[in-house]
Amino acid sequence: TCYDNDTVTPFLSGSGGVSSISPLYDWSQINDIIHIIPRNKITVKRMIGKGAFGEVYYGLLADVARQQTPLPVAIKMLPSLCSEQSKSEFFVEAVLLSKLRHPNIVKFLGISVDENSLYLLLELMEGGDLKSFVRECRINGEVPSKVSIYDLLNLCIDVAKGCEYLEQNRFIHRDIAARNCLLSEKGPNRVAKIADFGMTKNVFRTNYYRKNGKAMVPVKWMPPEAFHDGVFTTKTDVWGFGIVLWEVFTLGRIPYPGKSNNEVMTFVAKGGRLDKPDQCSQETYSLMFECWMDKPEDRPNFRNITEELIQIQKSSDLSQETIINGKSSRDYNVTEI
Ligand SMILES: C[C@@H](Oc1cc(-c2cccc(S(C)(=O)=O)c2)cnc1N)c1cc(F)ccc1N1NC=CN1
Repeated sequence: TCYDNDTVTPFLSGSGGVSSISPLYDWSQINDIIHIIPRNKITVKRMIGKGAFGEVYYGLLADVARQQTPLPVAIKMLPSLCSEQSKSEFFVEAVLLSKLRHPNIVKFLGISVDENSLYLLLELMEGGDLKSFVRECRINGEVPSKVSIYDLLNLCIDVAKGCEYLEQNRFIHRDIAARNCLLSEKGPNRVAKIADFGMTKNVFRTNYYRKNGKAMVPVKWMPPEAFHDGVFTTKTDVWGFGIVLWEVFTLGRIPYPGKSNNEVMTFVAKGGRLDKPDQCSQETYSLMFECWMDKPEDRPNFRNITEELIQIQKSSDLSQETIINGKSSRDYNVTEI
């Protein structure tokens, strides 16, 4: 993640990998930048999930703003036996997150450090991740789709606004994908937010993309100039956002079905692109297609994208329901959308 100069500034080495100068702070200043939370205020409840970087738990944070009821939180845990690099990345992520304040960016609450583990506390997004949510919306027999086209566009507008904020503040996320977006709730008042910057940076810095590697790397969300030359700009995130649009309108399909990462690189480099999802309008498809223009400068910026999505949403009235495999949720004679 590239960010402004007063934080650590990674630079791209020739190989396309990123080697960054080690943070020049003496970490004792960290308290001014990041809220340090006493460990005894935190109650860990249950594991939410595991990632390459560590584990994530659901927990409770006591005494927030003199509230009686504790605040539900998500806790990213780093075991202390991890490498110095992981520790440094943990703090770099915390410094970065502490600078971001936007309704469509997951709130960072602070860190908690003790002799055997590092905690990074985030607001708990009870709707889980966006990819799982849209997959759950598929009409699978008895359970009809519970979202309308209008709702899907709302989710995309939320993510676009979060990306617009990053663009304005010269942050590059580098891993905009439906799996990295979260929902405040599953209900109709759901708000989508961008999250998990650390994973991007952590994984990216450990040579995120390995051309001949075996590890699963999300080539499918990257533009040619990123997977070929390791060049990342805000237009990298625009490409990734186009893929998020496709993921949302296919209700969570994996991009380029059946193609390996290497096949996708060849296919995309030759101008191949994803097809229009069945239930997405021509104008929504034109927008995602523009996000995949070969030349980064030909792609729209996030301000254009947000405005365009809001225009499209105005014309898609509430009645338009999600149609999967030619069946409308109306076929199940339900009125809910
Ligand atoms: C770090 C973690 O953050 C969170 C996850 C969930 C969350 C994610 C999934 C399910 C549930 S839930 C509804 O079962 O509480 C809550 C809720 N709030 C978070 N702040 C996260 C951020 C992302 F952007 C994407 C995935 C995850 N993780 N990490 C481990 C699992 N997901």
